[in-house]
Amino acid sequence: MIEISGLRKTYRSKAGDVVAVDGVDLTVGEGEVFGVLGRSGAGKSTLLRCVNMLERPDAGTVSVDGVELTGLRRKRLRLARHTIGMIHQHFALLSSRTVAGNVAFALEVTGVPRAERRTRVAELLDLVGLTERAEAYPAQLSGGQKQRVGIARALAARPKVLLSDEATSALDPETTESILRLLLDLNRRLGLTILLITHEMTVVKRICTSAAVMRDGRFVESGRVADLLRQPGSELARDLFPFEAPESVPGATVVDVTVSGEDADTPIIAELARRFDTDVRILGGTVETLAATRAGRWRLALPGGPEENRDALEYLRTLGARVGVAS
Ligand SMILES: Nc1ncnc2c1ncn2[C@@H]1O[C@H](COP(=O)(O)OP(=O)(O)OP(=O)(O)O)[C@@H](O)[C@H]1O
Repeated sequence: MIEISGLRKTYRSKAGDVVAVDGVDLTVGEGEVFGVLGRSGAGKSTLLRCVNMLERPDAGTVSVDGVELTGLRRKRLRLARHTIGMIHQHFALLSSRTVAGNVAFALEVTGVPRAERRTRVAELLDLVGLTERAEAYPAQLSGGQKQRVGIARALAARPKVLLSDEATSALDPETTESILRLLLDLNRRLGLTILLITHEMTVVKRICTSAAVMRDGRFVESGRVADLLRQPGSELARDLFPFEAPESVPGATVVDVTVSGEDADTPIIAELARRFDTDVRILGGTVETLAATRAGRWRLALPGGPEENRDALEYLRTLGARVGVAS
């Protein structure tokens, strides 16, 4: 649904050039929820804004729903943008218009006739659970309700793709959860493809099927969340499952074990103790239900050195666990 290849964007200013996106390739399949994680300044917003050409890239190509956007002239681009909705961290609502008026505005600019607008606004408000607040003004709404208006407005032209620019960053955890639930519901009910940028791990855990970690304009990791979790040294695995645990134990081999999918339900630690008659100790760990999979990560201490534990470590690998010797 979204195909990005060799994308590059440099901002030029008197203070010097800033390479915000430095050669990004990205494929987001239809119906996928793809999250781009990264610290402030990593280039996430620029990347997202290049997808709907709010920023013109210097190099590379961007296709959405089979249409190559980089080469389009203004009029064709305006039409192509109807397949792409966008929501923002600070909602970007018109304060002088009611909730219904904000949603209607998106239909006005795309030339939808008045009578049709009214029905569509009602449909959209129902979709995001805001029917009761149709006549309220943005100042009378909570943050979560404002974001629901933003989502309804973004979906007005029935886009196939929704871009989300830190949509939950200004919300408290409970409201974040309800907005993420709504996005997941829209993804499933409408088959909406979602590309989101965030610095919040919760967002990735709750709704993303795939993710990328961005740093200095590049993707340093990218793929399906379940696969990334099994990648040795994955930053994403570490950040999704943070835990406090010693990195070494005298006289023991300390291993990090990550499992996902069906393997997450295998009683790995009990099996290990039984088969190898080892007094395995759990130093730390966590099990989580992610959007597309269940996954667990543990740090274990096996008595003896790595050589003595070779068979046990091999056994863990055959169980589908990603095994890394912590130190
Ligand atoms: N309009 C601009 N002019 C000049 N430099 C810019 C402009 N927009 C962004 N930058 C720079 O480009 C780099 C990437 O910024 P970008 O906003 O894309 O990152 P980000 O990961 O989205 O960060 P944040 O979460 O803080 O928005 C930063 O160094 C930023 O200062």
